[in-house]
Amino acid sequence: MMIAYIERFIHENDTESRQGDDLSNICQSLDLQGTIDYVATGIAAKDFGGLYSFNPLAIIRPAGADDIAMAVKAACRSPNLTVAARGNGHSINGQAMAEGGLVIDMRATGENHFKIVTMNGEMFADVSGGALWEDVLKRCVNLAPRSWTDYLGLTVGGTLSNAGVSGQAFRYGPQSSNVTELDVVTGKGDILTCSETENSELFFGALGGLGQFGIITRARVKLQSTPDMVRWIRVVYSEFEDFTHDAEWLVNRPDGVSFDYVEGFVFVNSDDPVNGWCTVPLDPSQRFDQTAIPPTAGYVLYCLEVALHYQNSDHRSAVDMVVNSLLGRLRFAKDLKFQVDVAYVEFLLRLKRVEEHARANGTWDSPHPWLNMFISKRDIADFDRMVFKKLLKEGVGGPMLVYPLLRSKWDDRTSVMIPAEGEIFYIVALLRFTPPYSKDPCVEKLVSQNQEIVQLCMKEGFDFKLYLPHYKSQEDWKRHFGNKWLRFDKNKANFDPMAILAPGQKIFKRINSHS
Ligand SMILES: Cc1cc2nc3c(=O)[nH]c(=O)nc-3n(C[C@H](O)[C@H](O)[C@H](O)COP(=O)(O)OP(=O)(O)OC[C@H]3O[C@@H](n4cnc5c(N)ncnc54)[C@H](O)[C@@H]3O)c2cc1C
Repeated sequence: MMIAYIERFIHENDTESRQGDDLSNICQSLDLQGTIDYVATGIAAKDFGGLYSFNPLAIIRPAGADDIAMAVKAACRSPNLTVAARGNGHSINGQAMAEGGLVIDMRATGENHFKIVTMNGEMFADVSGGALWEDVLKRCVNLAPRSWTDYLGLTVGGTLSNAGVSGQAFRYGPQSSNVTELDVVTGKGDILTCSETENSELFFGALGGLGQFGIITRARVKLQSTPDMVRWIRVVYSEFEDFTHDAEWLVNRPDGVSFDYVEGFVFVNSDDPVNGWCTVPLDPSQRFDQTAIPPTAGYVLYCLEVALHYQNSDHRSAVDMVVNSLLGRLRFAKDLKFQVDVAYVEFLLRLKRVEEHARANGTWDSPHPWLNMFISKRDIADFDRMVFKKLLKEGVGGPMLVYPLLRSKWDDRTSVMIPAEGEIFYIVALLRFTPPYSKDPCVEKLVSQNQEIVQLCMKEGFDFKLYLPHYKSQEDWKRHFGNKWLRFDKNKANFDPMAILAPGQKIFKRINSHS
């Protein structure tokens, strides 16, 4: 089967025939412990975004770093093969694809490496770059990473290559601030261990590095002991100013005197079943009392979502006291408060239920033109006025997250880009779910609405960065990285000089070695 496939390349003219010979030799020289699949490659031509589709030449399911290094070295010997690590394919814009190249299915390595490590009294887990965060949670019994994503069906290497953000990031920083050591296969096929003190350019480059400098095969993740339970609370605001005031007050309070999780979202002030009031209650028994909405409310309302960790042994009244003393300082609409007590693991896996529901109604598999941004505190009120209150006043068909983060918890030495100014910036995530089999050219409209929002931010001179960025020209990428571009470019020259890796990010063009 493999030979038959390769023979398809050996035809027509000399150039193609020579390339076909090259590919044939290269692929046959791979002596993998894992497997290579030239046939069922369709899965790697898809991602969660559903907006792009590029077929690879083959999918490699590696047994470990040696297989990955072998594949990268083979690509280096070829005239133009590229290599993309694929985590769980939860990118939006084809970032984990490699057209005509080799896709490394990192999930095949998900079980590798798992080990709890104690160093200087601190606990860490060594985990595979291909492990899902939900599997890391299951395996770290009584211990858990400190910083999460909202949804845990994402891989360790995939989120570390971006940042990894959720409601704990105000306290611990993104996931990229919560690892101390990585094993990486570079674009030259070298397998290197890196940390703050060893191969530090590679370590900081790879964190938020969009897969450009190497494939993360192992990460050492900081752990904490787990609480048993979580008090999970949502409160509603009619005024953006009150919402941001309270969210910022909470994220600025020291550890021990605030909630353990702070997020927020915008929703539509209507009975719309996808975007409106009913998206706020935490339990089917709770009802959103619309008569409690302040009369000054406009088209959209704001929900602050917080959570407090506690142990089963904690007295209920002590938990109530902490919660009430914090909530007592907030300015939310008094009768619009929802709360539930859930097990910590259930809280972390809360989006599993959303996934099940979306799979059942078909919106999980339909396109997701999502937009994620970081916007400086300086501009967030203007963004609210121009975007949430106007352009998006009818919602996006899914959550519109907005909550504050603290710059001091982000390590400027990593490749992650955040706004230029101030200690506080906001994450804004427009998580659009489109109806299945829609004949409406709705996806294009939503993509162009995203572009309109980005253009507006540029025109207004907002201090912002795209999170999970997607650009098509190197000029745009240079603008994105700003004064970090020179370092990014230098790292590329050092660690992936032929631009083999993560071609789907469209930052660097593969250097064609035979031309
Ligand atoms: C339902 C859903 C919920 C999400 N929730 C959050 C959230 O709460 N917070 C948040 O921060 N993000 C969130 N994301 C975004 C998520 O962080 C990105 O999609 C990220 O890319 C991880 O997905 P993945 O593991 O599937 O990686 P992929 O999409 O497969 O890969 C992403 C990029 O990283 C590269 N890559 C993959 N693995 C490696 C590796 N081991 N080493 C080096 N490079 C690698 C790929 O080549 C690609 O360029 C969410 C996405 C979805 C679809």
